[in-house]
Order: sequence, then C-alpha cells, then structure tokens
Amino acid sequence: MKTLFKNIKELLQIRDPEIKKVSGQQMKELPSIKNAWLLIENDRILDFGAMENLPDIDAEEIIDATGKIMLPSWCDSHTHIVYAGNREQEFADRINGLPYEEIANRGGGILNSAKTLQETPEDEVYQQSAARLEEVMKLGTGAVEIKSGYGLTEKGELKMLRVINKLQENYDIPIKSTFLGAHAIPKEYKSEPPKYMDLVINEILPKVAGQKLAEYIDIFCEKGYFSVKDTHQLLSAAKKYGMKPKIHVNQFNSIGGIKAGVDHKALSVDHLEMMTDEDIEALKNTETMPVALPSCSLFLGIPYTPARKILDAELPIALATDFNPGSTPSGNMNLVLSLACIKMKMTPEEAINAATINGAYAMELSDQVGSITKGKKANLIMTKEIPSYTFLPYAFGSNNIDTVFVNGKALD
Ligand SMILES: N=CN[C@@H](CCC(=O)O)C(=O)O
Ligand SMILES: [Zn+2]
Repeated sequence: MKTLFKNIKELLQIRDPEIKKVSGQQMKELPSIKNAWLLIENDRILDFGAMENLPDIDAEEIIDATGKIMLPSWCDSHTHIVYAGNREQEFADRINGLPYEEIANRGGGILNSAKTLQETPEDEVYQQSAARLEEVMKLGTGAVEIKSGYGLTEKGELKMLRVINKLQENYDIPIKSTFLGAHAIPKEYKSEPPKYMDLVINEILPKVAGQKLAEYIDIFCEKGYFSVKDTHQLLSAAKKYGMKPKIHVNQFNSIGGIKAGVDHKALSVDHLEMMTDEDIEALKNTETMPVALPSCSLFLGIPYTPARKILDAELPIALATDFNPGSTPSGNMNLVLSLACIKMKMTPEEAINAATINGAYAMELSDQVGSITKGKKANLIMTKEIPSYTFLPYAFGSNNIDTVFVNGKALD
C-alpha cells in the first residue's frame, strides 16, 4: 500500500542514513524541503522531494497536506510510563511548602510509588500504563524508552519489566526497556544500603538478563540514593550481560555520576540540571548522549539543564519527558519542546533535532526513526495549518498536531 503526501508546506529533518546524531553547531540546522511530497509504502518512507519535481506516482492513497508541516515523530528516550496510581497528594504537599527531598525522606516519593506498584495486580498496572502510552502516541511520540524502578523488590521489578515487554508486543512503536532496580533504597534496607545493592546486582539483575527483560541498565546516582561507587559496581555487573547504561545523574548534585557513566560507555546520561565544568569536560570526545528533561525542572521548580553551556562545548543534547508520577506527570513532548526553547534558550531547530534524531540515538534507534530518511519507519507527525515550524514551540500548550502516523497508519 502506497500513500503519497502532496503539497506539504515544509518537510522537516531530512537526513542521510549515516547521520546518527547532531552536536553543537550542527544542531542549529534543520534540513528541510519547502512545498514537498513524501511517499510511504506500508510502514516505511519510500521517497520524497520538492513538488516541482514530483514524478508520476501510482499511489493507492493521496493526502493533500496544503498548509501543513510534516516531520518525524518525537523520540522520547527517558520515561517511567509504567507505574501504578498517582502522587497528586505530594503535589499538593509541595505547594504547601514541603520539599521533594523531604517528602522522599518521609517515605513518600519513589517509595510511595513502589508501595502502590507492589500492591497493584500486573494486569491493572498494564492497563494504566497502556492508557498513558496511547496518550503520548496521540501527542506525537513515535518511539519511547520505559524504565522499571517502582518495584524495588525482585517481584515488583520483574512485574514492571514484564509490563514493558507486553507493551512492546501490543504496540506498534519501538519501545526500549531499561532496568532501574537501583532507583531508591527501600525502607527495610535504610540501615544497610549495601545489602540492597547486593540484591539488585546478585539476585534481580541475573533474572532480568536471563529472561531478556531489559536492554539497558539505569541507576539514580545522587546524594541520598546511590553513590558513584554503587554506580561503578552495578554498571560493571550489567556489562557482563551486555546491558548498556542510561543513567540518572546530576539532578540535584554533581557527584561524579557523569564521569562514571562515560567510563562505562553509557549510551546516555540523563537529567543534568547541575553541571560543573568538569562534567562538561568528561562528556567531550565520547559517544554518550546528554539528555535534558525540562518538564521535570518545571514541575519540581529546579534549575533547567544548561543547554547553551553543553551546546557551546560542541556536545549534542537530546530532549525527553521523564514521564513519571512524582517529578513529571506529563509525557507531552510538545511541551518539552516549548520548555527547551523558552527556559533553556534552545532554538526551535536545536530543540527539534534534540527531540527527534538525538532522541533516537539515545535509544539506539537511529537506523529506524528520528529523521525523514528513505527506509526509515513512517512514524510521522502532520501538523495543523501553522505559519512555520517555530510555531510549534511558540504556541505552547496548544495542540498543533493534525494527524500522527505510526508505521504509515493514521492514529484515530
Ligand atoms: N530522579 C529520579 N527518578 C525520577 C523521579 C521519580 C519519582 O519521583 O517518582 C526522575 O527521573 O525524575
Ligand atoms: Zn527519570
């Protein structure tokens, strides 16, 4: 089945197949064709070009995209979409002056979500998570990473990862699975944290790997959570199973997590709200993608990742949502794009690159999604009639998407 899109106002993010990510100055450029056509066959991009050179094409379906912009779907490389219940009470507590750290110290936060997850039947966790996945797909997300980390017991962690696997089976977008057993130290291990690390490394990790439930390993490397030493220990253990690191670092403090991630050839280091010059240096000449999560900064009222400092160092950046019940109860990549421009001073071109091709890189999906490239998946966004692509981050809070295509099919 061939579908031809005609009269596209602008077709964005056209890349050669060998481009896997863009960095620094390169991020200022967003290659495009104005007044374009795009041909897809079944689930793949077949060809594209300028309307003035439109060849004779025999397509079963023709879609007139006059006034509309088309681009690859968002690639959200950091989420915790699988969880149970919500934490709106903590949201109200924070408004009343209780800090996020204090809520966590009182057994709320991640431990609160872990309790709910453990008490919720697997099917119910699946239903709640599937609803969130469908919501973000309609908002234009065409590839996503999902972490465990609200189980914090062998049973709970495996339950979460099975739910992620079931989502992978039942949904058509690429979904990557990450094991985040080292997300917080459960209450019963508070006096002996090394024993929890022992459980994660020697009991849970081998089962996760044995059952092939996750491709990546994650840890919350942060004061009060897990140390740099824990990080080295876990990442070394995971390497034996071929699991690459994608880790939570520098959210509240810079304690050496970035260097640890880079030493273990992390695919990505995520959060990065607190960045020292040494952290920037550690990222230079590496293959590790820095990932910023501006919706988390908005929701918690913490600093935004210093994007300009990172880009000025000629490093790349990817943007992701961090969708989770505690620090970011939103999986809206369109809002992420706006926040990146408004609060992190990224240009619209930089933000779109960060949310597409660089997001794909941070999930090792550059050969499938993240750009308009022949042979890539037809996971696409067609906007409403808008004046320019800058309107997308500019008109924050509005839904400017007309239709989302997954594997070439329009979502209803
Ligand atoms: N920072 C660590 N983990 C999550 C938040 C978890 C929660 O509060 O439930 C994050 O990425 O923001
Ligand atoms: Zn996170």
